[in-house]
Amino acid sequence: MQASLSLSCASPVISAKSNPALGSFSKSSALRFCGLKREVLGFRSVKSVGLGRIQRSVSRTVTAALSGNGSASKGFDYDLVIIGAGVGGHGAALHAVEEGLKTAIIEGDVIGGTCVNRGCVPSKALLAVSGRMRELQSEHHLKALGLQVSSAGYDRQGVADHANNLASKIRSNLTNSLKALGVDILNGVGSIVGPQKVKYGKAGFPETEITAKDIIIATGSVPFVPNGIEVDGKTVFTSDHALKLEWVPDWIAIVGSGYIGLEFSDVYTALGSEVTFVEALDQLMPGFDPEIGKLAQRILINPRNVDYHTGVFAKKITPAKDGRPVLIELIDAKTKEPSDTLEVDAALIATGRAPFTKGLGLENINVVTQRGFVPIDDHMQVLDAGGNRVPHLYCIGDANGKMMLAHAASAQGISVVERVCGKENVLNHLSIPAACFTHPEISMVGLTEPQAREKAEQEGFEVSIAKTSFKANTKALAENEGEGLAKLIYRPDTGEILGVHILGLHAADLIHEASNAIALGTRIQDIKFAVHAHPTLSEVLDELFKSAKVNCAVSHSVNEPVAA
Ligand SMILES: Cc1cc2nc3c(=O)[nH]c(=O)nc-3n(C[C@H](O)[C@H](O)[C@H](O)COP(=O)(O)OP(=O)(O)OC[C@H]3O[C@@H](n4cnc5c(N)ncnc54)[C@H](O)[C@@H]3O)c2cc1C
Ligand SMILES: NC(=O)c1ccc[n+]([C@@H]2O[C@H](COP(=O)([O-])OP(=O)(O)OC[C@H]3O[C@@H](n4cnc5c(N)ncnc54)[C@H](O)[C@@H]3O)[C@@H](O)[C@H]2O)c1
Repeated sequence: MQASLSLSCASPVISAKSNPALGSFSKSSALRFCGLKREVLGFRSVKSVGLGRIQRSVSRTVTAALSGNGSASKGFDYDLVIIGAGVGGHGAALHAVEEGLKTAIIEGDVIGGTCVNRGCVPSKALLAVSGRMRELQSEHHLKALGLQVSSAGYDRQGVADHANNLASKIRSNLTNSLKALGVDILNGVGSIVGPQKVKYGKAGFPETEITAKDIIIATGSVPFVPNGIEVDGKTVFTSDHALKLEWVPDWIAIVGSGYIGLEFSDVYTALGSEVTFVEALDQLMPGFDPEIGKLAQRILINPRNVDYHTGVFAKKITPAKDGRPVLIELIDAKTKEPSDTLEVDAALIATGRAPFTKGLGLENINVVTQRGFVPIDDHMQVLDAGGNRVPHLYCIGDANGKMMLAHAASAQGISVVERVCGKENVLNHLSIPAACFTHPEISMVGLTEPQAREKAEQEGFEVSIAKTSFKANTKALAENEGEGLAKLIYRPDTGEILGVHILGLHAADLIHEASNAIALGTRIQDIKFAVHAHPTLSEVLDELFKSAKVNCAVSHSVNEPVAA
């Protein structure tokens, strides 16, 4: 029990082990003490918080024995009510209880939302399989390592079960962590009745009205399907269906080459499908840094069983029926003239996500959504139709559309709770990393090169670029995975890191050295003196920072002795 407290405090100074006095603290005061000490010790307020919270939730159930859902502020049922128990709502709820707020979370479906049930978690289980399949199928790769494997195969239902079981396990971890902390889980669909007032209930049952000092909307998103596309869930489907892996089509068209399209292309090609991308913009992976996108095309697209049509819209898609294949009618994205017709076995629609904000009662507080997204300010506080802040109302995660990533939703939730508790906190979204879990992976933080150059022109500064290759890295070569690149975009006059983009083995893990540096304001002239273990992939970033040419004086606090 005590060990868990020291884990959540993350400071040796105040670990329960080294401070037996903590044993006599009340549950919530011990956790408040934890928060207080963080500030006393000079930790910055939370700028980016990882989704490790989900993984840590099991240990938190132990920690929870020390905590409790406090009593509400006078005149309210709760200090905080969160609508939606996805990863955003979950992250906010855990932090709120840590801060001593009496907290309730309303969920209309199952705990965990998109990420746990229909997103990050099951997709990463499928990608874990595709990575291994890819490796076992690559004769060239195995031979280079001196390995002999007769043949690689898979059991589709076994792979599907792996994804489903993982989602169930993480869902139950999340649910247990909320219960153990004493968060009130209110089942039903929630909506806003008026200022600081929410109602919830299940269809056919009377609704319950509750009051809360502060309210967070965390209702997430659903797949966006453009007009003209008929989804039958069998031959034309979204990621919601694809994650169940009910079958593996011989030929599948993937409409949209963003995160979902790319990750599923990795899965399907490893399992033997032929993939055809349909992308509206002129190049594949238009959201990535263009140089990384080009390299990704060379590594992830060209050598695989993948072809593509760019600059075209899927205007009409008709599911397979009566022995006829799926029919995809393409039009030129600019001229809108018909350009081609595809006949395939299946189509995955991966054209983005739409906010899930209908029926939330926003009209009761004069809030008008923008394409369904809830308008917010820098503190995730909701703005009304006149652009004014709505007191005590916040929106986090996919529903505000600022950054549709699980860890961003969670970090926004924590940031809001900090504000609600009276602590100044602005989440630096440019420090939030993103990753695409293909093989090899792609990761990024901050600006792309064109974005950085545009900003530089507006603000009048120079931009420099540094690059390192995985080919020069011992660990990557030992793994026979030397294909990859890391790219640093920075200001040579100040050493500020503007963006880092990585394509290569374990890029999703490597990015955090850069994202933490941005979050903490660390400059290149400082981080380049940090020492990395040899031989590790992290030396790719070490080389990257060392190869940058910064023109300002060294201020390497990193090597200064730390006062005892
Ligand atoms: C296939 C796929 C893979 C992904 N992979 C990754 C990844 O690897 N990494 C990553 O960072 N992100 C990934 N994402 C994105 C990530 O899933 C989302 O950014 C994240 O789930 C958003 O969290 P949220 O809490 O805002 O919303 P959600 O997770 O969507 O949760 C919202 C919750 O609110 C509930 N709800 C909605 N309305 C109401 C209401 N009125 N009353 C009560 N409850 C309500 C819903 O039932 C749901 O449980 C992926 C998404 C998809 C689709
Ligand atoms: N690893 C991860 O972090 C991860 C994985 C999956 C999803 N996600 C999140 O889920 C969200 C949705 O992912 P996504 O891949 O669906 O969206 P996306 O926005 O990443 O990509 C959608 C793509 O579809 C194209 N498109 C849109 N309409 C089209 C049409 N009619 N015809 C052809 N092309 C069209 C767009 O140009 C774009 O390239 C993303 O915001 C992402 O942040 C994250």
